[in-house]
Amino acid sequence: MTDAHTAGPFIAAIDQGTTSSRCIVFDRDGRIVAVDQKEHEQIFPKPGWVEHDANEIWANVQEVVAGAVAKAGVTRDDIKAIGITNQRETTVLWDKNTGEPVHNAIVWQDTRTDALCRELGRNVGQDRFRRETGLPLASYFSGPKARWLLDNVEGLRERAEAGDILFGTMDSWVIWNLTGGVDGGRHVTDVTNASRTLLMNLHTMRWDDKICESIGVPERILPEIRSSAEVYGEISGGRLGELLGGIPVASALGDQQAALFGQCCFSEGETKSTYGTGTFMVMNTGEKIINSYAGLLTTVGYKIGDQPTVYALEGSIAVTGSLVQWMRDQMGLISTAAEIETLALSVEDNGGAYFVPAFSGLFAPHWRSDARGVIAGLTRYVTKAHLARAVLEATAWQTREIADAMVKDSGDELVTLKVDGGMTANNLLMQTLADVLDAPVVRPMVAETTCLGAAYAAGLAVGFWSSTDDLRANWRRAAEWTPRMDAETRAREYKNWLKAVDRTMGWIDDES
Ligand SMILES: Nc1ncnc2c1ncn2[C@@H]1O[C@H](COP(=O)(O)OP(=O)(O)O)[C@@H](O)[C@H]1O
Ligand SMILES: O=P(O)(O)OC[C@H](O)CO
Repeated sequence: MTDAHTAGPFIAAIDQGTTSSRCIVFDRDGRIVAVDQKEHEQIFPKPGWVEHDANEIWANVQEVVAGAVAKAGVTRDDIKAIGITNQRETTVLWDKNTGEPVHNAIVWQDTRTDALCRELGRNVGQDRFRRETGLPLASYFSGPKARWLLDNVEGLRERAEAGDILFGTMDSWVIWNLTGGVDGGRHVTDVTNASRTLLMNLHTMRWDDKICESIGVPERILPEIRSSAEVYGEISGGRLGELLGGIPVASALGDQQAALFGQCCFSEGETKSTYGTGTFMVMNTGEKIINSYAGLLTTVGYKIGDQPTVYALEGSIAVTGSLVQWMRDQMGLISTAAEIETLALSVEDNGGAYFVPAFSGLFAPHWRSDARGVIAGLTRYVTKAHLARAVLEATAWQTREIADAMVKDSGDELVTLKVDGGMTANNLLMQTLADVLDAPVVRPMVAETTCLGAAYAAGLAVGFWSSTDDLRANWRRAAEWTPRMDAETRAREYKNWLKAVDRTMGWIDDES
């Protein structure tokens, strides 16, 4: 509900995430006025495959937008724009005449295109992809997922070549539907989402025709690439058209880039890390495209209207919060995620155990799909409490490996790390993070930085905020952790961690 502190007008933002969709209404100070959220089904048809029903997602998006607006008690005239942020890389193809998806969306965690990526690597070479797109050839990204659909859904390639099929990451799917769907929906994406497809050339910010051809994705199915903050169209048609028709749809950013924006990392070198199911550390590198030699991704940070593109380096970790979920759901060692902290605090240290959660291989900085999880250093002494410590330390050490890679690639020392996401509720983890990074870790008042970033970009596009200086004034520190670990302990523990990482490699061979 609105109160005396939250007089309108407002900006709304949709976060279409991996496990849920939510909508938040923000006021001019970047404060949350109302939230609505709904989970969607995770579909696992085979080991390593992960799918979402794009129709269910669109239905949930409509429901949470209507829900947040109702909770805020506002009308269409109070909302000046709506922005979108989304789980990245997840790929959907749909028929533009009917609006029906041709298959479930293939989710970013899905590994079905591993063999295809290896084949492309042999035929085309890894270097070309890295050089032109900033990304390693991996099943994580959208291009190979689209190719898989075109090869495996009967008759789809012919329909695509006839011009009946549209490709999208979830931003495109949501925007097309929001702006009218089959009745003139806008088929667009923004530069940050496009930079995760393996199909966009990072230097020209356009689809790279040679790369599209090598991956086997016809350019005519791809959306128009636009900036992250501009009016793409207006809400029209359907249930939301009746309720909110005419509101400008004015931003799109991949969720990690939106968090960078919501954390006000507007200057070169500023870095944020988001601790959720996985963890994603992103550093603003300004107008420089930094080629990574240390295993990071080069990606687009954001582009505001016709201002210059801001690039970023990213370290992606596939398994962090999901390891805590695994301890709870598969192992039954805790009954809530928060309990991991209580259990870990019941002992002084990890008892010599190191847990490397390479459940779906290792992402940054290793990019090894042949790695699998390992608990190293086990003796009879180790208890479940030591394992709880090892679980939390796994997140901290994976972050440290990425921070080291960022220093190598950018030449900038990590001065402070801004954090957000569900795991930042864990004080022991945040202290461990400051200890292993040997740098302060800070958390802002508004932890919903992803939605906030999308709201900020939409607000800038329609003149609700005039510049990023206005936004910086909204950033307020809620908590800070400073390093306490001595250098000798840090060095010994890091060495042990790296030995454990080494033992995960090469578990999957070609026969398996
Ligand atoms: N107190 C806690 N300690 C450790 N992990 C936690 C804690 N609370 C939540 N988590 C983990 O954080 C994740 C949820 O964070 P969230 O930011 O909502 O993730 P996402 O946006 O990826 O769905 C879950 O994986 C959960 O296990
Ligand atoms: O939806 P999240 O928060 O799990 O984020 C997923 C990332 O965008 C994947 O690249």
